[in-house]
This record gives sequence, C-alpha cells and structure tokens, in this order.
Amino acid sequence: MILELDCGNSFIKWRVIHAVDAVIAGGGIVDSDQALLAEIAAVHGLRLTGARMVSVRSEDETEALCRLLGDTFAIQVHVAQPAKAMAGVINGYEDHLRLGMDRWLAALGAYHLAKGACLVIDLGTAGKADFVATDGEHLGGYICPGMPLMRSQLRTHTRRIRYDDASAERALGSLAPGRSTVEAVERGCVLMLQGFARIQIEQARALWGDDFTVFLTGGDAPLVRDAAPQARIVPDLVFVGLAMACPLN
Ligand SMILES: Nc1ncnc2c1ncn2[C@@H]1O[C@H](COP(=O)(O)OP(=O)(O)O)[C@@H](O)[C@H]1O
Ligand SMILES: CC(C)(COP(=O)(O)O)[C@@H](O)C(=O)NCCC(=O)O
Ligand SMILES: [K+]
Repeated sequence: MILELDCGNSFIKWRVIHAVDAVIAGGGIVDSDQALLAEIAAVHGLRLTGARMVSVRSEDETEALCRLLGDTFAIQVHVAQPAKAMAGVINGYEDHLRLGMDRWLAALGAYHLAKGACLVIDLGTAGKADFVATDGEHLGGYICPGMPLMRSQLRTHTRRIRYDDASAERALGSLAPGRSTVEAVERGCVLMLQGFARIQIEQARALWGDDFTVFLTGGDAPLVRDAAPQARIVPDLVFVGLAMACPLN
C-alpha cells in the first residue's frame, strides 16, 4: 500500500492506495498532524510500503511531517520536487522553483488526462488558475484569495462582520442577494470565485477556441460548479500529478 499526501495551507488531504491496482483503501482531509496519524492508523489492514507527498508548507514543516510519518509507519516519504519540464509539460515560470508544487502537479495531471490544451482551476486556501497549451507549454497562471482568506479578511478588518460556521453553511443554500450579514458575505465571496473561474474560461477560449479542457479541483470546487458547467471536477487531480512526479514501485 502507498500513502499519498497533499499538504495545503489549511488542510492535509491523504489517501492510501493499493500498490498494484491503485484501488483506494482509505483517505480523508485533516487539519493536524495528530489527526492525520490517527486516521491513517485506522485504515483496515494497513500495510504501507512507501509514501509520496506534495507540500506547499515550509521546508521545516514538511521535513518534520516526513520524519513523523517515517517514524510512525516505518516508511520513506518521497517529496515531489520542482522540475523545468516533466511528462510533456514545460514549466512556464521565469524561475521554475517558485511555482507552487500543488499547481505544478495539477498541471501535469491535467495535461495527462486532457492530452491537449487545458485550464486548471484549483480552489483551496488560495484560488489558482493555470494554463497549459496543446504542446505542453505551461503559460503561467493566476493566484487570488480563496474562500477561507476572503472570509477571514472581512471578519478581521471590519468591526461588524461576525458570524459562526453553521450560519455560513446555511447561507450558501442560495446565491440570491443576502438579507443578512452572513448571507451577504458568504454569497459575495462565492460570486468572486465564480467570476474568477468565468474569466479564466473566457481567457482559455480566446487562446484556444473550443479546443480545451477545464479542470476544477480543490476543496471549494463545488462552489463554482454552476459557473463552469463544462468543467471536469477532479478532486484528486493533484494526486494524479503526484503519482507521475513520484513513481514508486
Ligand atoms: N471535508 C472538508 N474539510 C475541510 N474543508 C473542506 C472539506 N470539504 C470541502 N472543504 C472546503 O475546502 C477548502 C479547503 O480546500 P483545500 O483545497 O483543502 O485547501 P488547501 O489545499 O489550501 O489546504 C475549505 O475552505 C473548505 O471550504
Ligand atoms: C498559491 C499557493 C499558496 C496555493 O496554496 P493552497 O491554496 O493550495 O494552500 C501555493 O501554490 C504556493 O505557495 N505557491 C507558491 C507561489 C506561486 O505559485 O507563485
Ligand atoms: K492545495
């Protein structure tokens, strides 16, 4: 069994797959190292032979987590490293080391699945869009605040925007003009994300006509589904790229 980890700024997504056929034995999303260890240990019949990880966290945090996992499960954790080119995709950053590894792996995964021009929209702590042309050239992309950041900026930089998580969830039952603070903020932020997604798709169309694939991923992908009806929602897109960048036998 292989352990796969995607360490974002807010959450760690993990899953355990069988080495032979990649059938998923378990997985989840956690907000702490301790919760991660507990959840992995609870996988039925766990027998890990290796692990691969992508992380956008600091080197220190990433190393510490690798050590913790290595000591707990007696495995070596392979961490995906930046590359100028891989699997037919050419990194479009002036300095390829600076491109977020989650973006790079999602782009690799998307190009592999689309076998042609593609746009990746990844909505997590930050919102990201990346463009890969038909010939595999990564054209670059965009970063904007995601739902958690927009929300917390409004809460921390205003005096009168205060509400709890339960009412936030209820507010998203509709996107009609809000009649309470929570509705106005939550729906306003979702519309920001939808606008971001729409503009990226417009830009892809200007570049490639109708000949491209849109991928939607990240924890908040469902919030923009209606604004991007043509998009393929692929929650594990980063894991697709991770397996390509860190093959384990
Ligand atoms: N089960 C879940 N647990 C936590 N957040 C979730 C879950 N499902 C969806 N989300 C949403 O996903 C967002 C985080 O997305 P994610 O892609 O995991 O971010 P990051 O990679 O930056 O940590 C949160 O803002 C939350 O709204
Ligand atoms: C843009 C990001 C912060 C997104 O992080 P996430 O929302 O996945 O937690 C991450 O991809 C990152 O740290 N990138 C480095 C900067 C760049 O890509 O230009
Ligand atoms: K991420």
